[in-house]
Amino acid sequence: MTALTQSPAWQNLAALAEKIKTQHMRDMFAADPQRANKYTQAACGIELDFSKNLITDEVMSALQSLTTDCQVAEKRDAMFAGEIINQTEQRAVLHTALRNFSGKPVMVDGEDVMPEVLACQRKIEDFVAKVHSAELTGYTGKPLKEIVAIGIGGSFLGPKIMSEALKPYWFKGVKVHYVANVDGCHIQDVLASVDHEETLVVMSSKSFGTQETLQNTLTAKAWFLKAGGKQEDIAKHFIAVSSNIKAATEFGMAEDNIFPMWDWVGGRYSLWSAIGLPVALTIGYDNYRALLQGAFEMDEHFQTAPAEQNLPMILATLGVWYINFFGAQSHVLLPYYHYLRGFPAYVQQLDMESNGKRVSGDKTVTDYETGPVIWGSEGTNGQHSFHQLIHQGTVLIPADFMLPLNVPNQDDTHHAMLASNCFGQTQALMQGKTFDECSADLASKGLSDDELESLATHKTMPGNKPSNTFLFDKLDPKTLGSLIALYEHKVFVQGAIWGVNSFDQWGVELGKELGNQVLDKLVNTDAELNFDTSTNQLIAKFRQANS
Ligand SMILES: O=P(O)(O)OC[C@H]1O[C@](O)(CO)[C@@H](O)[C@@H]1O
Repeated sequence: MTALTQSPAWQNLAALAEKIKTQHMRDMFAADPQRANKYTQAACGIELDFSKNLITDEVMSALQSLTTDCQVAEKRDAMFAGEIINQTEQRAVLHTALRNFSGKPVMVDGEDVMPEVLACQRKIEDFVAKVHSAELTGYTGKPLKEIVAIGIGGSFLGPKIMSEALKPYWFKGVKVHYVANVDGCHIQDVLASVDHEETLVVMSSKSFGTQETLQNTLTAKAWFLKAGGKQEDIAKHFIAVSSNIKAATEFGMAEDNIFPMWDWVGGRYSLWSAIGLPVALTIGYDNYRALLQGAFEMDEHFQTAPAEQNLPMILATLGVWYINFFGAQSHVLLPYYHYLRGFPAYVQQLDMESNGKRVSGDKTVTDYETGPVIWGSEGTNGQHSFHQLIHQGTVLIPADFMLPLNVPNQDDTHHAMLASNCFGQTQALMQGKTFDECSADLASKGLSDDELESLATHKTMPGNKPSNTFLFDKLDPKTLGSLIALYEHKVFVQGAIWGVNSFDQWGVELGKELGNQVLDKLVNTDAELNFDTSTNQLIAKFRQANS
């Protein structure tokens, strides 16, 4: 056994889990009229009702003891202080510096990084103002109305969902198109829909070495030149966000049009850096700043709120509760807000790339589960498909429901229906429907005893399924910033409890390496095939189809 699973806090939680498995949330609500109030906490415009969880005060306090034993607060402070917490890559982890409005320095290797961060923010502000006012134009003098943002992973998912979620705040006259996949269909579709004279390509790649992003940018460049642009016009239409300035200038970007990134910002945490430039172009700099401000406020909350009120700590420990003591293997995110539909895909990378790990500390292989599968989609669509399994299937899937109470320009009837579905789902998951309730329903419809028993068995729903409900007054830029930072910190706390390095991604790197070796064999069709027989066979079939 590892030190974690042997620890008194862990053992205590294991015993509490066995005890609580014999109880039902319905009874917990009936026994305590204050339950909803007691298990609701709010911060930064986000209210979290976590009362529909399999918890008691004893459980919550045991979960807090686990965070104390795992030194979560100390690890958090080390992150904010710029210590090298990403041990396998020997890097500090300081996306929080990118939204640091405290006026205090943030030191990395003895140097304050804030002057550089603020200079980059001023550069973004200036650039956005110039594009929006048409002071910067394309090579024929037309305003730059179409932004084609090329990036993948963290250089794509975060900015994309920020732009999507903030549709009510879009700057009129500019449209952003995000492209990630190396599948040529996507970039071709986007390029076919825009006028090259009005297009600004923002190439976002921290490394400037990611295959998909490089290839899509090359395709866009070829398209631009074919459409009439000249090599010397490239600088007006192509800019980059990268920490690899040398590679970006070699590609043809003007040095002035390269926005910096730093080693101490991980890809999936980079949306707060200039990787967010397409977002600033979509919503304007003031709204973009409000996003950063919202994240900063969540950082402050995470660092200062007591554990029992600390939203990231609460969310993270509830996750650990179900993963490690109830065998939950996935967690579903259900935004009841169309513009937030991309949020599950964003959290998927954040959580699964961060905590999809199996080694704790130096080199101990864990004997406990770590990061869950994250999935989900917008409500109410999922209700007519996968919710069935959450209600009556045999696996436990904790759920996060989220709903803005006000939506700009929303039809009241639609919004009330949306909210009623959201609340009704959490209620149904919690209370279920007993065999007796189902029987009574069926008896009132005149079914015989035999028919009734069989059908009532099928219709019985155990309930006792955990969910969190997030409410926001409205999903404005500041609240969105806080929401994203909340999930970042949740992932951090879970990683700290499990003792994994949440900031590397060696599995992803292996995929890139092997993909490149295979590409070599696809392109050099005479090259000997020396992989396993299955891979060799697949490559041979591709070669044959494309010969
Ligand atoms: O910004 P880059 O260097 O192109 O990397 C893109 C993405 O690739 C990854 O390294 C993994 O594929 C992510 O962490 C990152 O967000």
